[in-house]
Amino acid sequence: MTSTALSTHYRARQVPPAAQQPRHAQQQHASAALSALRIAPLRQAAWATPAPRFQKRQRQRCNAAASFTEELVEASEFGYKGEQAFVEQYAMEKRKIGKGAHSSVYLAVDRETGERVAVKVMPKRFGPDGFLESTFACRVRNEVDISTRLGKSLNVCYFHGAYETDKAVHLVLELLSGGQLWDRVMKGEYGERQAARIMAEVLRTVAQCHSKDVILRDVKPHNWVFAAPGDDAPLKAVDFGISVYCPKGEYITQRAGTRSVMAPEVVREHYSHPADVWSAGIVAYLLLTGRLPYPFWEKLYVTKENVTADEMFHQILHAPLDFEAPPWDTLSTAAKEFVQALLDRDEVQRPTAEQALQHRWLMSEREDPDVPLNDSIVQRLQRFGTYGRLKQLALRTVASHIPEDSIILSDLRGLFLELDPADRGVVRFSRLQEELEEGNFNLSSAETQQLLSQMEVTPEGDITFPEFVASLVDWNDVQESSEWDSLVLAAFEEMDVDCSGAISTRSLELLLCGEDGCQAPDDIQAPLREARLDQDSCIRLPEFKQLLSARLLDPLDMFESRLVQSQ
Ligand SMILES: Nc1ncnc2c1ncn2[C@@H]1O[C@H](COP(=O)(O)OP(=O)(O)OP(=O)(O)O)[C@@H](O)[C@H]1O
Repeated sequence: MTSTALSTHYRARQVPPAAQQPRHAQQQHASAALSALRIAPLRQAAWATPAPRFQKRQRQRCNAAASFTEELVEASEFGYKGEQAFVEQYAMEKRKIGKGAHSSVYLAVDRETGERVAVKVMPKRFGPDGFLESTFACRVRNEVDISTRLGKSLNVCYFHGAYETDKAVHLVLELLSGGQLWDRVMKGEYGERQAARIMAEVLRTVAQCHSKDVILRDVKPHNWVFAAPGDDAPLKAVDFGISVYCPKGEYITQRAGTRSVMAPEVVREHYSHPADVWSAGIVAYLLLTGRLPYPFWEKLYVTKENVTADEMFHQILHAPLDFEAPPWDTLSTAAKEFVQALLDRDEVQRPTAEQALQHRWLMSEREDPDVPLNDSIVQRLQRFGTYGRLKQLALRTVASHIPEDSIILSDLRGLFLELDPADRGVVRFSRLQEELEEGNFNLSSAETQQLLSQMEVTPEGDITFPEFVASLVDWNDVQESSEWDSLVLAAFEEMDVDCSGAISTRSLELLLCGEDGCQAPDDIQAPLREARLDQDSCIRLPEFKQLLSARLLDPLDMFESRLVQSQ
């Protein structure tokens, strides 16, 4: 292992030996069970998005879920980059590597870098009026918006970009070659320790989504795919088609998702973030036992009787959950406690995803919250990545106004100097890349590129100190400092390029895309949507302040550190 500047304060995580659990016979039935219980795609899509005439009512309950669709009323395009841009960048291969209800997934190669990627092709669906069907439009837009933001986390499939032709939308994704979590569950490979690792990764994704007020609504083993075939390969979330934006305190009132993992409050059609935690509890139950916790499991797959949707819903609401039958007698008390906590029918008592991550069963899988700066660089880059483009831009501008000798930056200045021993005032991009690839982090080169791609690099290939600060500093510390208000004002004035007293759309275009302007309309619309800002108007100081003051400090242990274990 190369010893590098970032490894100076390396502290190893101790992982106890894996506890092996017996394979359970009922696992064989599980795949069929989940597929059979899945809501028919058309119905699911209809549930996922309100029909236009209901939009107003739904909007009062959960604003943005409806507003995505409204923007696309009477549209036949999403405003993504066009076919030519796609063909110039990627060479599609004929081989289909996946198929879903709404898409086919193909292999492609990035012509510039040679990197292999997955391209999810979703044929456009039009209504009789010739415009995009609203459920389809909402699904695609949700998936693109959420993937753009959360794809910067190592727990989520990286999203390279969206393109469209007249007939289809092409989503370019990180190629995940290890197969669905579901396939491995079926092989019965999961002992308790492995199940705990998987659950920590699933819950991290859920916590990251909830921190952005996104409810996943489809937490199930089919939606997590391994990056590579090995046992320890990272697990990444895919498919955000029915995820929905819902600020805390608001509720969704339409059922959506897959019945077998559906929370009781989803059945009752009044739910919010805790519903995903219940579904994560069902995933944990499946990983540990190979079956679902309801009696309808037996009826459907042992005695092979018909089970109606109403019966399933009744059991989800009322049936005692089985924590007695084997293999529960051989599982640890901590595992049982963990799953029982997640499967609490009272969603107020149920832990949040963030709290569940602190459970003792996941202790050895948890990242140390007090990791030294050097070791937390991968977590910090992910956290900055999930802030969204507009907020990143604003934070970069704020960072450029923090005095270099500010006490808040003392740790970062030390790290910067380690990477810039000649004291040139900049760090070479390649030096940082080397630190991530050859240091104490377990990252593929594609992941390193993904993490670093969000950093702005000078034409000379350098990273300046303000850029370094923007992506790595604890923004909460800056926000709590006495300089915060003046820093925000200075950044606002700098971003008001045309001195109009507000950040106009033209200023934003210049800042986001440069003099040549944006390549596609969505390049500017998406950051505005991300920040929940009006598409047409400019950003005034109070909105700018609000954008910056919204939650800045997700705990670092919500992100994987990827520190390699001690030898
Ligand atoms: N990035 C990827 N790399 C490799 N395979 C992928 C990738 N994304 C998706 N797949 C494969 O393609 C399948 C379909 O993808 P996905 O679930 O995203 O499509 P979908 O049409 O939204 O599905 P559905 O609506 O049925 O859930 C997945 O089950 C997976 O096997």
